[in-house]
Amino acid sequence: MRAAERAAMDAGTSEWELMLRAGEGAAHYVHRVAAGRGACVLCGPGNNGGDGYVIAESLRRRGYAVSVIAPLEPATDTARKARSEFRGEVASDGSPEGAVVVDCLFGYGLARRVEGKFAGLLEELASSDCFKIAIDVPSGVESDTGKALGPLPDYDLTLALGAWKQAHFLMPVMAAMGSKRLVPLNLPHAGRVARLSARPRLSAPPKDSHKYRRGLVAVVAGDMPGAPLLSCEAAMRAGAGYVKLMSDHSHPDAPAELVIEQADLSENLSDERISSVLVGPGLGRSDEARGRLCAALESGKPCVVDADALHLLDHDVIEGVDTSRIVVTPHEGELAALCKSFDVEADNKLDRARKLHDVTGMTILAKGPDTICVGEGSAVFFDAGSSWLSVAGSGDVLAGIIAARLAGHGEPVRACEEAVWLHHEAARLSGAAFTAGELASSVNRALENFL
Ligand SMILES: NC(=O)C1=CN([C@@H]2O[C@H](COP(=O)(O)OP(=O)(O)OC[C@H]3O[C@@H](n4cnc5c(N)ncnc54)[C@H](OP(=O)(O)O)[C@@H]3O)[C@@H](O)[C@H]2O)[C@@H](O)CC1
Ligand SMILES: Nc1ncnc2c1ncn2[C@@H]1O[C@H](COP(=O)(O)OP(=O)(O)O)[C@@H](O)[C@H]1O
Ligand SMILES: [K+]
Repeated sequence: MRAAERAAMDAGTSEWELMLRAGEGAAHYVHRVAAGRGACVLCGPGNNGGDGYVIAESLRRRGYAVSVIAPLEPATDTARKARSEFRGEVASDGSPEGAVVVDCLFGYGLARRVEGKFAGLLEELASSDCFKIAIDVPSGVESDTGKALGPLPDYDLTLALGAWKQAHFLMPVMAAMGSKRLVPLNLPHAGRVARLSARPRLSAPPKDSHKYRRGLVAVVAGDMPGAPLLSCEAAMRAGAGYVKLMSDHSHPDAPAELVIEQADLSENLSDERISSVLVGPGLGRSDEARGRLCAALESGKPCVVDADALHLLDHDVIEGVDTSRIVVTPHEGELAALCKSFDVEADNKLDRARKLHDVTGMTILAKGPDTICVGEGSAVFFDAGSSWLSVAGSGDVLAGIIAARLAGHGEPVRACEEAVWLHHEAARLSGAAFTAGELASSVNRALENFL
């Protein structure tokens, strides 16, 4: 963001002009929700506070009764200019009052814990029943990591300025932001470290398609039969032409269309027509399970590694394997286990996923309410999915969808993005308190909505 702003300024746009765009753009939203009711703006000492004075002046000109509370005087030239342009009263103390409160205490410049008067204001805001708007990011939050550095009220609306910051898609703050809107600043593109996943457009099989061209997914089963069956069901409904379960057990509950192959796993996986392999759900963690994981990886096919298999992965297991074809799908606990196995240390989810990708070359889909994908190219964030996805087996469904998408085109990051969207859409269609089986059986209806 700083680089983008610098590039805009090098190209002749002043910081003041950028602040005016930001403040006026945000004021437009504030006006729409305040609709003439009283507003209070909390201003910090930096340029986030500067935005606040611009918003306050814009509302004042529209005829609002605006109060401004600023515990400290502005500390930057541009914020001082914004302060001097505001024609209303500024108080250094007081409580946030009014139907709408606009929080401009800190933006991406927050560098340490919020304390004293600032923390007091955020606490008062948290307990107030006003409509709460955060400008750029909620003020008690580190904008690159989403880490809380101070009180975090539940906002009704967060207005990101110029571009999304990473915190907009990371827990815990993501859940406290209310609706999110982007105020455009028309900044020049200045490199990109992360992006928000765009809704994918999927297509029906071409006219001359056949089952193998749509993709043959091999799901490697282990000791527990239920989980891989969920993955198979999801893979069939996510567009794969053919799904085979590689298992040494009998599966009386398996659907008729699922082909089960027993005996030599390595030999079965050497079938050239197999276009992706999924290993992990229900695999177990025994030596035998480890052997099955190695067979899956040694097949050289694009591979999705999930669940139990994530506890078996280490440097030895991936030695000599083309890791650019592997997708791992850890939840928080599995991510911690992977980091331990690969000697990765980082104090937040995004950095853990990034470092794990750097060390191993694998594509990392770090799951949870704030799912992140790190693979080739920039990190990818997603809008939140239904919280009903927090049900046992939901990850098995996701893994099956990824395997199906991977079988279709072989691109790990693209497969993860498509799968997360399908998973979220299947959850939306399934309503409340669905089972993982119901989720899996909604995947084809979800797919239809992306055609
Ligand atoms: N640049 C641009 O072109 C544009 C930027 N824009 C806006 O600027 C925002 C970024 O502004 P910013 O960089 O001035 O930082 P900001 O978030 O206001 O805070 C820094 C100030 O807070 C202070 N401070 C920090 N932590 C503290 C603590 N715990 N407790 C107390 N104080 C603390 C810190 O003091 P210091 O650390 O220097 O002692 C400094 O004074 C951005 O989010 C967007 O809203 C838009 O207008 C578009 C154009
Ligand atoms: N609160 C939540 N909001 C949105 N998605 C969630 C939430 N909790 C879990 N999920 C999603 O549900 C899935 C759960 O996967 P996982 O933890 O592996 O479950 P399981 O091992 O039981 O299948 C993941 O895709 C995760 O992103
Ligand atoms: K803020």
